[in-house]
Amino acid sequence: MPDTTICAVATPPGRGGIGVIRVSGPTTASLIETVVGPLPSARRASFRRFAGDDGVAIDEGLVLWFPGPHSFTGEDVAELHGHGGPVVMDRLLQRLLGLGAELASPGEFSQRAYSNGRIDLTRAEAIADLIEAGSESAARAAVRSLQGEFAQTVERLVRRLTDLRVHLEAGIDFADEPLEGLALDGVVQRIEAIAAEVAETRRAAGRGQRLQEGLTVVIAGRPNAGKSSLLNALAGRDAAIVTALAGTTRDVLDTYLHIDGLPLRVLDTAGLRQGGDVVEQEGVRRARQAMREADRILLVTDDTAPALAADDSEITDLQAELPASVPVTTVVNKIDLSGRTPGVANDGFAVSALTGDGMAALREHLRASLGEDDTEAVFIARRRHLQSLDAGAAAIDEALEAAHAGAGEELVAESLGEAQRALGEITGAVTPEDLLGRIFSTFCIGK
Ligand SMILES: Nc1nc2c(c(=O)[nH]1)N(C=O)[C@@H](CNc1ccc(C(=O)N[C@@H](CCC(=O)O)C(=O)O)cc1)CN2
Ligand SMILES: Nc1nc2c(ncn2[C@@H]2O[C@H](COP(=O)(O)OP(=O)(O)OP(=O)(O)O)[C@@H](O)[C@H]2O)c(=O)[nH]1
Ligand SMILES: [Mg+2]
Repeated sequence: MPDTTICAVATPPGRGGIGVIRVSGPTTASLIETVVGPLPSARRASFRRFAGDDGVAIDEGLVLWFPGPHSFTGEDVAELHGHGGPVVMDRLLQRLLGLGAELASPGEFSQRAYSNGRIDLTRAEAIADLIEAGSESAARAAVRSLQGEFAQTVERLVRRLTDLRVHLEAGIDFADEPLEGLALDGVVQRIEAIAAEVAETRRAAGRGQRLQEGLTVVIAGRPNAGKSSLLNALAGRDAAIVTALAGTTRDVLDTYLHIDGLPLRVLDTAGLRQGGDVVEQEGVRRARQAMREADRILLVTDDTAPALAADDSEITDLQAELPASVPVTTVVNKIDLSGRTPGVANDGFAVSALTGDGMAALREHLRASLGEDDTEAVFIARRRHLQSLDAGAAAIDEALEAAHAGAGEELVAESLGEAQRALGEITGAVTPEDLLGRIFSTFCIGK
């Protein structure tokens, strides 16, 4: 346990009704007594004078005292709730520093909570993610992780892997005493079930990570369909160059915008066609690349364009261009010219990027399809979680291959152990003693 006492202003900088200073560490009690007088009762708000070193009040306010281990960090913690002005907060902080406290580094309270076993890594990260959340969906997902849903899912997977290893390693260590139920096909089924759950967790975590970082929408379609005009209509400003010439956009243009608080990264791309000069062909290659990495594609068609001859070598087959794994919303554009009614139609969303007709319905559709659907199953997640889940899945695949190939239990168990370590990194929990303990508790060694 660290022997320093840390302090920091916990409320944002600037002026506010109330400003909170947090203190944590072994000398908290004596610091607080010096500033506010006799220790207040635990976990109850008390109104006190906050005295400076000259005995003159710096402020008056509420003090909270949380004796360890029943505190956020597990250490002795106190909070001073004063008036939220920068000068008052700074004077209170200086007072505590003068009494020997140290300025907390970023995340140090949460880090101490983690090292004292108060929260696991996913919860510590969820605190930061909740504070950073840029949309209601991201905030909802972060709270679910904060309440331990992600950690519990991962812990359940680690437990199942451990059980299976116990089963297999018992076969190794006690080889002269053959056990029932070690038939490898039973093992294969159990590995397959775990693999399916890892894949499901990976999907939920992947969605959560995209919610946090902002989803990517790619605007694609034929040249001149009005893709750049659609981007400008969504962004509400002239982000992209629009001209009457087909082949205007060549680079991929990256724009960040919000739809009802949902953060989106919208990419405008070059019109898909064969031919054109080298620059345009490179643009088309980049457009295809962007489409593969999208969370959703907005496929823009021109409602005034005549049906295209299928054998026109300039024209690529749009449907065949679409990556199968990415959902597509078709946007029928230029309805101010074709005279079609704006809004939802059989073949997509009918809009005019020029007049804005139908855009409200399209925005609502984007918000609904990217934000609020299946959020029940979403955990806020970070790249490192996804990497661990991928590493876990790869090791489980290896175990499965080894089991299928009739390899020894040892090899299968080794891959499962690797998967367990990879997943254990997510919560920061796995220790080899854990596994040993379980082996010895399920099998009597003297038998
Ligand atoms: N004023 C204040 N508000 C806050 C926090 C804080 O530290 N201070 N939090 C900081 O992130 C969050 C709440 N999280 C917290 C989690 C645990 C404990 C805590 O003291 N737990 C003890 C005692 C529980 C009890 O009183 O029964 C425990 O679990 O043993 C406090 C805050 C959000 N709001
Ligand atoms: N009347 C009308 N014209 C539109 C609409 N949307 C786009 N246009 C026009 O269509 C032409 C092409 O628009 P862009 O937005 O540059 O089309 P694009 O799909 O980005 O074209 P490329 O970048 O060349 O692939 C421009 O002259 C626009 O003013 C619309 O809704 N109605
Ligand atoms: Mg364009």
